[in-house]
Amino acid sequence: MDRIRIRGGAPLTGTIPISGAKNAALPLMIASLLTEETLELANVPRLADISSLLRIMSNLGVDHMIAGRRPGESTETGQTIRLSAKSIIDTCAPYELVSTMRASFWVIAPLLARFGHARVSMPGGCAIGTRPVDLLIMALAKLGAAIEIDGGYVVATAAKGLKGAEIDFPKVTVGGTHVALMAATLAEGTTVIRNAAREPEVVDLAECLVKMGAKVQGAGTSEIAVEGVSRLGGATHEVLPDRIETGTYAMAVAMTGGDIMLANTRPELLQFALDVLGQAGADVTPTVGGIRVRRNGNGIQPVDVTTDPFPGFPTDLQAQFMALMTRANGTSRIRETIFENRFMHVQELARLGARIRLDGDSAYVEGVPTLKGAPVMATDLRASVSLVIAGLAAEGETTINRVYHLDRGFEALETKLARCGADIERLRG
Ligand SMILES: CC(=O)N[C@H]1[C@@H](OP(=O)(O)OP(=O)(O)OC[C@H]2O[C@@H](n3ccc(=O)[nH]c3=O)[C@H](O)[C@@H]2O)O[C@H](CO)[C@@H](O)[C@@H]1O
Ligand SMILES: C=C(OP(=O)(O)O)C(=O)O
Repeated sequence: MDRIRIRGGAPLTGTIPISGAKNAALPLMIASLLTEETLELANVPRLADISSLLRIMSNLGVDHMIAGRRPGESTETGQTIRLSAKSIIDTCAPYELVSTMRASFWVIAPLLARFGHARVSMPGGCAIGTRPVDLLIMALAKLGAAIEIDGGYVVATAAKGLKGAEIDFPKVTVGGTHVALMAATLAEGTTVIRNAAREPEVVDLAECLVKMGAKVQGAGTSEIAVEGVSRLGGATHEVLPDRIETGTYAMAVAMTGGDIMLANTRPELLQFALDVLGQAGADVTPTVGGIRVRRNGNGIQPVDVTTDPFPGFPTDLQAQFMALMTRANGTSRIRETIFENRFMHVQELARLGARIRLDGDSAYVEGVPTLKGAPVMATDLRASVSLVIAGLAAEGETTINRVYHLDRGFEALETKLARCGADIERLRG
């Protein structure tokens, strides 16, 4: 199993190209199941989760073609994938494939909407809480699907097609919104989704669906209206920049000091988190086509944060921010309100000398003047990268085991950081 070795202490200086967003690319790829025409997606990141989803889609009968890299083209920028769901051979997504990642469950929506039937295993994904799918099932049932749970599978049927409905989510759910949105595009009549997720990835999906011929209004607000159409066509779409990757590298430079240009990204995708970084002492400046982040050497200030759905502070940046706060000049409180078990990084950060006390949904982080390198274990995607951030600032050597978690969501992580001066390498095997 691969490991990552970091020798901490070097500031980060240079440019980091931000990849396309994993959490946008996944639902966009799934949306290709809604049409028999070709969906071409550009800026798709090269990640384990993308390969896993391609396996699931191939199993359903989706043809895909990955456009070849042109000579001289960077290995860290995304790929273009053409997906054709013209010849679907199966509407079942099996346990062995779906259990590896959460988003794969969402294939249930386009399969049901287009073919009237889907049988999809309950999902997997990061172990950060119980993560039920009751709200996704509720949305499909509202649209007229009959739902049965059979041997760990959700079996959804709508022999006469889906019907537009009013879907009120009792809590904000990104996956629930993606599922309701995709299913509603082919339902008969109008669907209104209330308390919808406002995440940029939902907007990206809606924009692509509109290019495919869907009638969607209000994406990016908490009420989305969809007028169903009888068929959707092909489209070409570029995946939006990864705001979590952007925030992660911004926090890394706030931690190590230095001066970094984050290229191909946009501040409005993570304004809340950037404002918090500003309060912590980083100098964050929007530039043409990116964001410049510097730290002036005056130390890191403690800032209290609470995770919230967009536009609040993202739960997917909570672990990285906690790593930063381990070196702050004082104590900060970090409250996690989205997932009940998303503090797995705490015990690993403690190995590096961090002082963190857990109390219910909150972590109290008492900043220390130095962290010391140690062997640590990645437990989930964002927790793993928080250990990278801590390792970059720790004295001596940090080795991170179970790097496959990182490979799910960070494209060319060690290459991007090494090019900016970090002493980081992947140990294979
Ligand atoms: C692939 C992808 O895009 N994953 C993201 C997505 O996950 P995902 O779509 O799984 O997260 P949700 O927004 O659905 O989850 C939010 C909360 O709702 C709960 N819930 C959700 C569905 C449901 O049927 N019942 C229920 O109770 C969850 O347990 C959680 O407490 O949004 C999360 C919240 O921003 C991010 O951390 C994940 O990175
Ligand atoms: C939690 C995440 O992914 P997933 O929903 O696939 O587990 C994530 O991207 O941080």
